[in-house]
Amino acid sequence: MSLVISHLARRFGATPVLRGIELEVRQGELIALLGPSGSGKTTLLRIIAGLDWPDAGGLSFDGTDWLQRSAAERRIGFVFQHYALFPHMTVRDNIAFGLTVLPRASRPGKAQIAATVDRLLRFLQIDGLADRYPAELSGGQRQRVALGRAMAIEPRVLLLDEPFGALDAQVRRDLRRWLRGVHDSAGTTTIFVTHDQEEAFELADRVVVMNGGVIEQIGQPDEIYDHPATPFVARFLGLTVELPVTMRAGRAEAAGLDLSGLPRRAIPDGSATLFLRPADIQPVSDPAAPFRVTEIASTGALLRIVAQNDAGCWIEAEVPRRGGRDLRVGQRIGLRIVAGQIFPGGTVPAALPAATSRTLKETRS
Ligand SMILES: Nc1ncnc2c1ncn2[C@@H]1O[C@H](COP(=O)(O)OP(=O)(O)OP(=O)(O)O)[C@@H](O)[C@H]1O
Repeated sequence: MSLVISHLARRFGATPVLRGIELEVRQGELIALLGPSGSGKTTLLRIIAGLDWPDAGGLSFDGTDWLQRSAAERRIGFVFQHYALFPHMTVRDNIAFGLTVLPRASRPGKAQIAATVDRLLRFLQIDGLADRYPAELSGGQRQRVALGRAMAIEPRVLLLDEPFGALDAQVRRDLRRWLRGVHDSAGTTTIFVTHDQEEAFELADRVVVMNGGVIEQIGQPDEIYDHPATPFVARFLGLTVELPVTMRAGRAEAAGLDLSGLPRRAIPDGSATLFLRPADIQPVSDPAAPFRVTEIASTGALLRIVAQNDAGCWIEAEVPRRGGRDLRVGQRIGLRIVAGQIFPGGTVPAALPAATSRTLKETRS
C-alpha cells in the first residue's frame, strides 16, 4: 500500500512551483520533505491532501487514482504549524470532532467514539489534559492534541506541515522523540514538512530534499548527509567551504592541501569543486606550508581556525578545542582534508588562484 506521485507539476500563474515530482512513499514510512522556503513543500502536501490540484501528473494510493477522489474520500490526517483547535471545545471533544462529522453510514456510535478518544488520549500521553480547553494548554500540548485529532479518523496517510515550527528548541526535541514513538507504534504512513535539517534527519526514515519545485535528492539521512548528490544539497547541509581542485585519474589535487585521504572519484580529469564542512579540515603544523593561522576563536566546544595563504585567500576550519590547543596565530599549517564531496566543474569564481580557497560566506558577499 504505497503512495505514488508521478511527474507531478503545479504552477501558480506563470510560476512553476512543482516541476516533475516523482516519489513513492511506502506503507509505514516516515518521510521528511526538507527544503528552503518557497521550494514547494507545502504545495506538494496540499495536493496529497486534496486541498489543491496539480496541472499535470499522477497521484495514487494503493492503486487508486487519488486525483479522482475528494479530500474526505482520501482519509488524510493533517496537522498544520498553527493548528486551530476549536477554542470552545475540550481536548476530548476536539479529538472526537473528526469522528462526529463522518457521514452517518460510517460514523461510529457515541460509546465507540468515546472509547476511541480515551484510547488515543492514553496513547498520546495526554489523558491528564482531556477536560481542558485549548487556552489552558502549552504550545507543545496543543500540537499533541492536534495530532490526536488528525489520528482519530485512522488516516491512511498523516501529513504534518512544520508541526513544531512555532515551539522552542527543547519542546521541539521532546516532541520529535514522542512523534517517532507514536509513528512506530501506530504504523501510520507519515509525511512531514520541515526546513529544519536536524528535525528531518533525526525523525525520518527517508529525507526528500526539495529546491525550486524539484527533488534534488531522496535518501536515508546518513546517505544524504555523507553523500549529497548535488551542489545545492551540499551547501544546504552545511558543506559551506568550496575549494577549486584539479582532478587527475580520479584524485583531487590542490597546492597546499593534503587531499590524499579522500577516496578516488569517477570524475573526469580537469577542474572540479570540492565541498566540505569546516570540521572536515584538519590543520597540521608544517613550517613549509603555504597557509598561516590568522585567527583562532572559540565557539565553546570547538575552535574556529582561520588561515590565509601568501596570495591573501583564506579558509576556515573547525577543530575540537583539545585538538587545536597547540595552534598559534602566525604559525604555518598544512591542511589535511578528511572528507568532502566533489562535483565536476568550477563553482568558485575563476578569478581565484587555483591553490586557494574561500568560504561561501565570502564568495557570496
Ligand atoms: N495560492 C498560491 N498562489 C500563488 N503562489 C503561491 C500559492 N501558494 C504558494 N505559492 C508560491 O509557490 C511557491 C512554493 O510555496 P510553498 O508554500 O509550497 O513552499 P514551501 O517550500 O512550503 O515554503 P515554506 O517553507 O516557506 O512554507 C512560493 O513561491 C509561493 O509563493
